[in-house]
Amino acid sequence: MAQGNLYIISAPSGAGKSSLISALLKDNHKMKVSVSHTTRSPRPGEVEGEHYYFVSVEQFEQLIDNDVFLEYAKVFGGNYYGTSLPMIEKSLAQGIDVFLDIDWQGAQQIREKVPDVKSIFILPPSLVELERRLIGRGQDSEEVILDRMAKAQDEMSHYTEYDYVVVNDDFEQALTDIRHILSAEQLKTRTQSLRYQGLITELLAK
Ligand SMILES: Nc1nc2c(ncn2[C@@H]2O[C@H](COP(=O)(O)OP(=O)(O)O)[C@@H](O)[C@H]2O)c(=O)[nH]1
Ligand SMILES: Nc1ncnc2c1ncn2[C@@H]1O[C@H](COP(=O)(O)OP(=O)(O)O)[C@@H](O)[C@H]1O
Repeated sequence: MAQGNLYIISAPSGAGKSSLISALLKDNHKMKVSVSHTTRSPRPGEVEGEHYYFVSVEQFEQLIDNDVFLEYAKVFGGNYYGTSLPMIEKSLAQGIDVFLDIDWQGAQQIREKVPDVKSIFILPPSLVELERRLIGRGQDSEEVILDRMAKAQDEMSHYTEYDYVVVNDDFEQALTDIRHILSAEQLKTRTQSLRYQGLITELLAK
C-alpha cells in the first residue's frame, strides 16, 4: 500500500492555520491532523485528545526521556509543544496523509529526520489583519496577544525554509491553493510509482 505523505503547516499565531486545516479535513481526502502534547493550559472549548493532549511539565519531560517525540520545542510563554511519533507512523503506514501544525523549530527538527516531509508556510495579508484576527478570535488576553504579535515576525522570518507559501487573505483562495499543493504532491513520480506499481510493471513488461 502507498505510504501517506507527511505535511508540516506553520504560520504565526492567528494567520488561520487551524481554520484552514479544519476545512481541509472536510474534503474527501484520507488525512489526519496530528494531536500534539502541550504544557499550556486549555482554552475554553478545547477538548483533551482532540485539540491537544494537555500535560504537566513533569509529564512532558518524562515523555522526552522516553523518546516519545519526533520533535518538541518551547513555543509560547515557555510552554512545551511536541509531536509524538507512534500515531504518525501508524497513519502514514495506512496510506493516510498526516498534517503537523507546528512551529519553525519543530519543522527544522523534522526535516533532519524525515527528508521527504512537505512543508507549507501560511502568511497573513498584513500585521494589522493578523492582530485583528487574534483579537477577533477572542481566546487570548491582551498580554498574550502582544506576546503572539511579538513572536509573529520571528516565525515569519523562517518562511524561506518551507516548500510552499500561501497567503491567507481570502480564505477560499488560500484553501484552494493548499488543495492544489496536495494534488501536485500526490502526482509526484515517487508517490505515483508506489500507487501504480502493478500498472507500471504491466506497462513495462517485455
Ligand atoms: N514544535 C511544535 N510546535 C507546535 C506543536 N503544536 C503546536 N505548535 C505550535 O505552537 C504554536 C502555538 O500554538 P497554540 O498555543 O495552540 O496557539 P495557536 O497559534 O493559536 O495555534 C503554533 O505556532 C503551533 O503551530 C508541536 O507539537 N510542536
Ligand atoms: N482568510 C481569513 N479571513 C478572515 N478571518 C480569518 C481568515 N482565516 C482565519 N480567520 C479567522 O482568524 C482567526 C484566527 O484563525 P485560526 O485558524 O485560529 O489561526 P491559527 O490557527 O493560525 O492561530 C479565527 O477567528 C479565524 O476564524
